Amino acid sequence: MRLTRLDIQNLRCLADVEFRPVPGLNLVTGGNGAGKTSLMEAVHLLGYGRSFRGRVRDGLIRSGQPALSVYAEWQDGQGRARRAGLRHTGGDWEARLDGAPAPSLTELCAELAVVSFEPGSHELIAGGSEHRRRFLDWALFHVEPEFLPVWRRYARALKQRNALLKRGPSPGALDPWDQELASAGEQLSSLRADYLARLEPVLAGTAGEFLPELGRAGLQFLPGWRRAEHPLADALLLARERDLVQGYTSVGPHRADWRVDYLGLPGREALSRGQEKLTALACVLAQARSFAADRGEWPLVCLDDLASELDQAHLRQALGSVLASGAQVLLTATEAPAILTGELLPAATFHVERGQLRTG
Ligand SMILES: Nc1ncnc2c1ncn2[C@@H]1O[C@H](COP(=O)(O)OP(=O)(O)OP(=O)(O)O)[C@@H](O)[C@H]1O
Repeated sequence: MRLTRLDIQNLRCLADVEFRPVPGLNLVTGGNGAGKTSLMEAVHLLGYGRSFRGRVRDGLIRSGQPALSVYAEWQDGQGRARRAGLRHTGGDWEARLDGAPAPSLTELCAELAVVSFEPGSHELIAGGSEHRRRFLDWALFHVEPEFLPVWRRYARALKQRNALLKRGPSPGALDPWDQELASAGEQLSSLRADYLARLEPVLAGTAGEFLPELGRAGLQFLPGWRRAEHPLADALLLARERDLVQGYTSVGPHRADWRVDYLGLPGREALSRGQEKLTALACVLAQARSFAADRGEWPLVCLDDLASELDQAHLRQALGSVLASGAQVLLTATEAPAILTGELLPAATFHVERGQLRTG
C-alpha cells in the first residue's frame, strides 16, 4: 500500500498537520520532542486502533482538546484509491472508511496494513508474552480470514469461564464453556502454529542478514498448554481445580508465546541488547515480507528513530533490503543519517518543529 495523504489534528503536539508522503523513503527530521514520533503514532493508530505508546486515553489527545482526528488516503495493492478517518475522544470513537461509517475499528484496521519499529520494539524479544501474541495475531488478522471469528469466539468463552471461576460455580457449569474454549482454542493454536511455520524461513533470511554470526534463527511456538501431550479440553479439565482456587483460566492460547533461538547460541546464552533489537527488527521485517508474499503488497513500514537504535552498517542493511523490495517507508531521525545517499537517498524529506511540519 502507498500512503498519499495524512491529515492530523490534535494528536499530542500536532495541532494541525498535513503530511503528503511519496513512494519510497520518506525522511522526517526534527529535534527531540518536535513531534516525529507523534506522526508515526497517527499512522499506527489507523492501522491498529491504538498507539504503540499505549491507549488513546493515556495522553494521545492534545492537551485541552476534546478529541483527536486522523484522516488518510492511500492506494491499495490493486491501485484503488482508499480513504479512512478516525476521530477519538479517548472514550468514544468515530471511524469512516471510503466515505461511509465503519461499523467498528476492526474494519478500519483491517484495511490499513502498517508495521512499525520504534525504540520500544525490542520488547518483542525482551518483554512480556503479550507483545509476541499481538505480533502473531496482527499477521493472522490480515492474512487469515478464519482468524477473527475464531479469536472472538475464544475471547468470549474465556471471559465467561473466568467470570464463572470468580463466582465459584458448581464445576458442571463450566462444561459448556470448556467445550467452546477448547474448540476455538485448538483452531486458534493451529492458525498460530501454521503461521509461525511459514514465518520461520523468512525470519531465518532476515536474521541471517543482520546477525550472521549467531547462526540460523529458528522459531519455537509455545501454545499455552502442553499441546504435544494432550488436547486443550484435557488441559482445561486437569487445571480446573487450580483455576477454581485462583479464579482465572491458567492454560490455553491466551497464555501462548513464541521465541527466537539461534543455532550458534549455545544453551540459553543471552542476547546482548543490540542483538535483541536486531532480532526484533528482523522479526518485524520478516513479518512485513511474509505479508507481502501472502497479500501481494507490502505494508507501510514505519521506522521511528532507527538511526539511534542501530549502527551504520545495520541501518544501511535494514533500509537497503526494505527499499529494494519497493516498500514505502517512513523514517524519523533527529538529523539525516549520513548513509542516506545513492540508492538510500530519501524520495522526500520533511522537517517537524514544535508540532509544525514542512517539506524539504
Ligand atoms: N497530550 C499532549 N498534548 C500536547 N503536547 C503533548 C502531549 N503529549 C505529548 N506532548 C508533547 O508532544 C511532543 C511529543 O513529541 P514526540 O514524542 O513526537 O517527539 P519526537 O520528535 O519523536 O522526539 P524525540 O526525538 O525526543 O523522540 C513533546 O514535546 C511532548 O511534550
